[in-house]
Amino acid sequence: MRTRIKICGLTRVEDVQAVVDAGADAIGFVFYPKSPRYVTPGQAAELIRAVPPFITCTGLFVNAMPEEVAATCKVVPISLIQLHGDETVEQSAAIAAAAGRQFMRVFRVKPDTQPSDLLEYEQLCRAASPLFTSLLLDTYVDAYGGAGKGFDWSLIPKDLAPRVVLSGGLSVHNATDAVVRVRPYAVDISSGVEASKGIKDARKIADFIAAVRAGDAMKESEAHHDEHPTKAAVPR
Ligand SMILES: O=C(O)c1ccccc1NCC(=O)[C@H](O)[C@H](O)COP(=O)(O)O
Repeated sequence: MRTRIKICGLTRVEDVQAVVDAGADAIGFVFYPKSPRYVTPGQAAELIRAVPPFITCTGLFVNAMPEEVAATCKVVPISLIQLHGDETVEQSAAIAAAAGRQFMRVFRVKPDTQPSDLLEYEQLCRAASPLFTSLLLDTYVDAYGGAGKGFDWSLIPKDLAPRVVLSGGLSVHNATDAVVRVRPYAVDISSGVEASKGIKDARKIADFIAAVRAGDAMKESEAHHDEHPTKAAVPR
């Protein structure tokens, strides 16, 4: 299964074009005013005009009121919302219902997070709303996200990994390893493909996507080997 790729924090049409040209599956617009990647709903609506079909446009919110998210979704044709703040599971469900959109719920991983915490949280989200799609696992930082900081991937349960979006401090340097070791449904990145905050770098985007694809190729090769192990040499 090909690892899906989301590039987050786009602010310029040339960066949208670079992400589309590089073959990403999703793009993210940050509607959190304190972020250096913040765009207004009007700006995002203009940027989305450069997005062809079959690419998921995601709107990212931090502790926004349901009516604010709903109003943004009326102006910007985003198909998925990402709730990245301190919203409770119930508040997340209410926001998604008000917006009439599916949502990714972010779990911000702390040093003392346990594997069971992730499994239990996913179950809570799934029980709370039919609009829940997946957890996005990011590193707990004061700025809520977009900090370029990673977390310990070994705490991600193997049976959860195929349903999560892995985020937090990814780059061309660790993308292949992340895909092969964690085997997430998708990866998400912001800082690691930037020239500066909010300004993406087309070469870094292309190199990151190539590194993810290299990880996919290694997974395929391992799966093939497992299906067709080389016959052990029979001693003569
Ligand atoms: O990108 C931001 O500025 C941001 C601000 C506040 C909350 C979330 C934010 N980004 C959310 C994302 O989905 C980022 O891609 C994710 O946090 C990973 O960022 P990075 O570690 O820089 O790749």
